[in-house]
Amino acid sequence: MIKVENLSAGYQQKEVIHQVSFEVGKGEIFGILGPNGSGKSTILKILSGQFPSFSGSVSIKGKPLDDYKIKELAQTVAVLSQHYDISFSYTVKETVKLGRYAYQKGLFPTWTIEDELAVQKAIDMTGLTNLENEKIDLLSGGERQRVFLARALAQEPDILLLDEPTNHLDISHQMRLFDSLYKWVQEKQLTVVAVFHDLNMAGLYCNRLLLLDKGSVKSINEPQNVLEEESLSSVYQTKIIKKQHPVVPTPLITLTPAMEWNEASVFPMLKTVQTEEAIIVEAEKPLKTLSSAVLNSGFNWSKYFINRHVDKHYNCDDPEQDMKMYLEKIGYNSAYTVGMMTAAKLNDASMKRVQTEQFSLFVIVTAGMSNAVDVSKAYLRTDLVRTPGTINTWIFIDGKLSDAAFVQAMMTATEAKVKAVAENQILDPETNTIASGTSTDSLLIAATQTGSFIEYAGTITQIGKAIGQMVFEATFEAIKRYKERNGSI
Ligand SMILES: Nc1ncnc2c1ncn2[C@@H]1O[C@H](COP(=O)(O)OP(=O)(O)OP(=O)(O)O)[C@@H](O)[C@H]1O
Repeated sequence: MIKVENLSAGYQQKEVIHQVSFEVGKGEIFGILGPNGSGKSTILKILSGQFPSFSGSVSIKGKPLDDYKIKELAQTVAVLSQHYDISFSYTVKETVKLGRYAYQKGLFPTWTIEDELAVQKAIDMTGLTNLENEKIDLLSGGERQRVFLARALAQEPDILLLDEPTNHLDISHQMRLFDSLYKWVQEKQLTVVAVFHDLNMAGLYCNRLLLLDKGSVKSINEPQNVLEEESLSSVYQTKIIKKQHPVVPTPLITLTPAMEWNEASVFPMLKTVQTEEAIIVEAEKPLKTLSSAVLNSGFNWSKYFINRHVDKHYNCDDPEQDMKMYLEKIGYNSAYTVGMMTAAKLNDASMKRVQTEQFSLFVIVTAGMSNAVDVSKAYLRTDLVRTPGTINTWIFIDGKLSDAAFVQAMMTATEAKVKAVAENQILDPETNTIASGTSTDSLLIAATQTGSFIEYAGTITQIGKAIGQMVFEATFEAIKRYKERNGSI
């Protein structure tokens, strides 16, 4: 649809675009990224025919851009800029109708049924039906930007060029604008070339991205390839960290402030309070957590850790909400709290500490074994309702863990737990075989993210050995106490 070859361009003899080449296919959303002054808008101005190049070529639908007549180009390419001056008080519909200019013929243009249908369709798709008779100078910035999008779409172009179209919009209007556009692209095979400052919006909506560095192509590829930590950090001259979006398969780009983070070792940072109702650990500063807790599971930053004792008959439709209400009652900020529940007696908890030159480790385990399960035979169970019993394991680490180390720490801890259950000769009451845990076990890894970098936490790494030993000993001890209390020893 668009072919750009060896394009160079600039202002007053100063070249700002150097030998740029790319192609955009029909129905593609193509994003252009780059820091301020890298030449994004200049490329868009060239594509829309508003600005000449020094050398190279641009062709649209196989025809050189220079061969297009003004009206023909207006029927093919529409432009949506960041903002428009509004000097007349047009209504929404009147403004959208201006998009049909390229289709008007002769001195006394007529309004055809095609024109009307194109305008109505653009108004519908951009969600402006209720506003079509409003004056546009009375609309909010976001609504107005949708009107200009509708005007561009009413033009029924093959190609839409967008120069930071969501610049002044709040997040909901940004999403709505791109959602409407996305629908249009799907339905009409529209081709979109858009300039973005927001790398995440670009990642969410574009099929491919072009990253510009001082007027030259740094990379052209799919978002997962272009939104790379190293090239973005070098082009934008700032520390950029790439994660993955939690819901859709696109990258998520995050920034890190230059300030130094906390430095303390894990022990002085933690205050532990134990009552019959809850074990609470308070950290001075948020710790990075990975857990299967009732509240704030997955990765999180948390300052408070609560293992709440509930009655063995506890039954609640929404334990997460119930946990939030409980935290509010006892005065903890639920956004910063990892919350677990157990019917086990908290007095039976086992706590272990270890300190090495590289890291310090603090482990707490509570264990109730009334619902022990042999994972390898669980498929044989009929799963009768039982009293809740669970093993909750918390591991606090003073160290800077990679994501892989978080996951490996969970694996290492789980293996140690299974071994402790087995060595205690705990039986799955249904299959009568040695159990591996209970059906509702929960695990937390919490790290200060300061001090030594810990890349791996598998079973024979330094940290893995410590986790294995501490979790085994703590789980063994907690189960032993449970057995003593229940008279099985
Ligand atoms: N009218 C002009 N006259 C002279 N130089 C210009 C003109 N417009 C842009 N430039 C220069 O061309 C270079 C590229 O500008 P351009 O606007 O294309 O960058 P951009 O990537 O869109 O920047 P931004 O992110 O700030 O919008 C910059 O160095 C800019 O100063």
